[in-house]
Amino acid sequence: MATTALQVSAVTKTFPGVTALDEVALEVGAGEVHGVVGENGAGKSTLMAVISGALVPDRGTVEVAGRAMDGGPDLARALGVAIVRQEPALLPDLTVAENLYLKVPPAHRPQPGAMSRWAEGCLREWDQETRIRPDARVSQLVAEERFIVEISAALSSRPKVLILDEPTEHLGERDVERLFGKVRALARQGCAVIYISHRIREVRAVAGVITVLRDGRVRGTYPVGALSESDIVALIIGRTLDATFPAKPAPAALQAPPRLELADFRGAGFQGVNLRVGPGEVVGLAGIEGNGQRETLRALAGLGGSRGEVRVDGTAVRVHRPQSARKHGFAFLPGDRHREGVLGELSVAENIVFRNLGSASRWGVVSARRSRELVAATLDGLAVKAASASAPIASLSGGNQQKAVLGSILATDPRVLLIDEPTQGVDVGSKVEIYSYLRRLAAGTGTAILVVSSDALELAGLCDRVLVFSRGAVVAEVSGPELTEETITAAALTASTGRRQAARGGAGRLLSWLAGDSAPAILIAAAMVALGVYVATRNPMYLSTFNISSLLALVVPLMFVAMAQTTVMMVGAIDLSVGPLMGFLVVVGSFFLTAEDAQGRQALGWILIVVVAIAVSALNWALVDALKLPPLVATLATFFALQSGSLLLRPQPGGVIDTRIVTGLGAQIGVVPVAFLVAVAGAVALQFALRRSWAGLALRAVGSDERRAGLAGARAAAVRLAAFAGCGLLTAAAAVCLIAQVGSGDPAAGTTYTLTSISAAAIGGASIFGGRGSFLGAVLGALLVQQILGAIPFLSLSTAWESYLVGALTLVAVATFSKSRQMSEVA
Ligand SMILES: Nc1ncnc2c1ncn2[C@@H]1O[C@H](COP(=O)(O)OP(=O)(O)OP(=O)(O)O)[C@@H](O)[C@H]1O
Repeated sequence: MATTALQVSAVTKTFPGVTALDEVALEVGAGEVHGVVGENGAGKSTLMAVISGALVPDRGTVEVAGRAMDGGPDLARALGVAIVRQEPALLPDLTVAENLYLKVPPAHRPQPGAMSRWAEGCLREWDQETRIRPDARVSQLVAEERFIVEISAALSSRPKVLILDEPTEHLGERDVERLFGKVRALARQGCAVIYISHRIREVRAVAGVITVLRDGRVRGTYPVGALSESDIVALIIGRTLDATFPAKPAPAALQAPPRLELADFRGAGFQGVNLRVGPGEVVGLAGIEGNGQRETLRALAGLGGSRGEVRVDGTAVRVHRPQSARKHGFAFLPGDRHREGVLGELSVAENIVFRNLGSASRWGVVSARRSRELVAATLDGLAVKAASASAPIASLSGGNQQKAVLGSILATDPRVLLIDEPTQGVDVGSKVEIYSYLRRLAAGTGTAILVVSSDALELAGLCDRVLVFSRGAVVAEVSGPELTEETITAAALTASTGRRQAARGGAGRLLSWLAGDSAPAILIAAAMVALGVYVATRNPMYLSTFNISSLLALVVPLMFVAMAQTTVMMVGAIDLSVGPLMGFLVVVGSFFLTAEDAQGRQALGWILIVVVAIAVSALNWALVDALKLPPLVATLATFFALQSGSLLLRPQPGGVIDTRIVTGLGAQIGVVPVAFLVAVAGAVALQFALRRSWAGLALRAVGSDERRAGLAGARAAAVRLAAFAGCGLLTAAAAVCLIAQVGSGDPAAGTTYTLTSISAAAIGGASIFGGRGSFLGAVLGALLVQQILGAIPFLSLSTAWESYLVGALTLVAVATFSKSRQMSEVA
């Protein structure tokens, strides 16, 4: 054997109620492709998590190139371990380029400025004609593209040990071939590859050795050449299988009036689909990925708009929304299990009951007995392996999650069943059970079944007929003896010259632009010009030098505090205490910055302002990170504490600030206040750091998905501490500018800034869910808010309009950006 690249010795890992790995040993040589196979829940992904440092074993050791792996994911990455997970660990709010950058080890990262070109190179190394853009946001990618990004990241890491955990479940045939080519090339260069898949043919094609896991234990390691496909199946499930696919009914049995009819059915990505599916018939929709088959299925499920005629049992129905599709008897199993299938926070039982509220309820109330029976029947029906029905569904192995979701959908007793990738991640034994279950359902209840699958063998074995799509239209129909894997693949390949770009109309492009990072700034600028022109036509004094100069001076504290708020919003928090902190700092300053105070005392005042701001931020962080309080609650407590503190120190405004300080801070160049220029320069610098530095990336990564950011090397608690500290410092800057404006220790000076800072940050594009934001957007948002406040007197409106207009604008901004993001993600 070649030199050992990876040595796993006696590894044991338990979860509550489950021994996932039991004394597992595995040795992989440099240059070896080692298949790991086993039933769902056998422990494969857990073993890979241990090898890649994401999980610490209870006992046992892992050595990479002779070095003990005891330092978590960072050490694993540094030792050359790269992993492609069952669900790519990408950060949805970051771009493809930023994700690739974060995922490769620091030694292989380019200069941040060259990130986009480097990422383009990585993607082109995978496919010269790739359509994945480095600047696309990951949340806008379909599952197949997310896998390609994850695989490209692993390949670009120049790994010494490469782990591929079911990498091909979402890949088309060409990409599978491409992957195999890369794996073989890497192995030739001495990389050890672990390949996990339930597609035994693939494992046989690419691996030289296989290890079989069952119930967390190694059942044996064998040279692949010595085993046939059925030998491997027998080793995995502990018995032989007579047949993979159930018998199909004779065509005569399918002559009944159609259950589902489509006439000129069309929508984004498909057109002119005419189809009749009889009761109990199973029809496959095939084609190279992106040719309209999946879009047709999803449109029938009410996802994405559609037109044309849809009839169920002869009655015309509309399926414009998921709810209406469900009402007419359609049930849909989504292909993207992680995003659309499992409700990850809920238990296995809740996932099942939620989809079947009707049958689990009595008189509108969920019945415990009915729920129990429903859950038991669903789990038994597909032999789902779970520690208990009340376990979170996310703790199940991938294949068991798939079976639980499929079971919950089958329990809805549908008239038309729409299934996207019925057996993704499911082991060989369970596949056979699912196929026969579907056939029994079709024969027993007459359910019409439409199936999309990237596995042509599955379509050929399971379906009565298969329609082949190309460029959004049905170009061939295969049935009877002609229905084989080869004919489906040949029909798809000869009809399509390539994959179709998912059709995006004008509305799709607009949504995608609105969801991008530049939209807020451009929309705000447009709104400011429009408002300026409108007010100026009503009152020419609005454009006077004096007015412009005072607007620019007044807005500076809001600009700084909006940037402060953006910093914490980026990590998924909101800081309610910024306003009272500004007021408190003004009060503190008023004891040290008066004309009577000596210079030394004034210097102490400035230092105190910074120290207090940092101390308050550290307190907020400790409440959030150490005491695990939600940020809103933690900062609300600080809000009241600071406000009381200000009132205790200065029950009445007092302490007149030294005029030299007021004049110094109010200095102008022409009509423009110097403080304004400093704020703009600060925003530009911070924006640059946000986009071009590791710190900026880490900030957005932690806000986007803390766990995945951790896998990429970011320490969430430290990043949040930095965010709160940054927020404190920027709030201190805002307070300093405010001191110059109010000129005395007014305890109520800052209170209004809490809400206006949130408005300005949100208008500037910061997401209340974290992961996104822009410092330039925040200062522009602040300018727009201040412009509105300043315009009210010129329009002779009452001050109540301040609240109406800023409130409405915030609502419109948040709704536009979040809705467009949501919709462009689904598109
Ligand atoms: N975080 C967790 N909490 C509780 N149980 C877990 C957790 N992760 C895994 N398990 C359990 O450990 C066992 C092994 O799971 P694992 O995901 O390793 O299986 P697998 O072989 O990868 O299966 P599949 O082929 O379905 O992906 C399963 O019973 C699973 O429910």
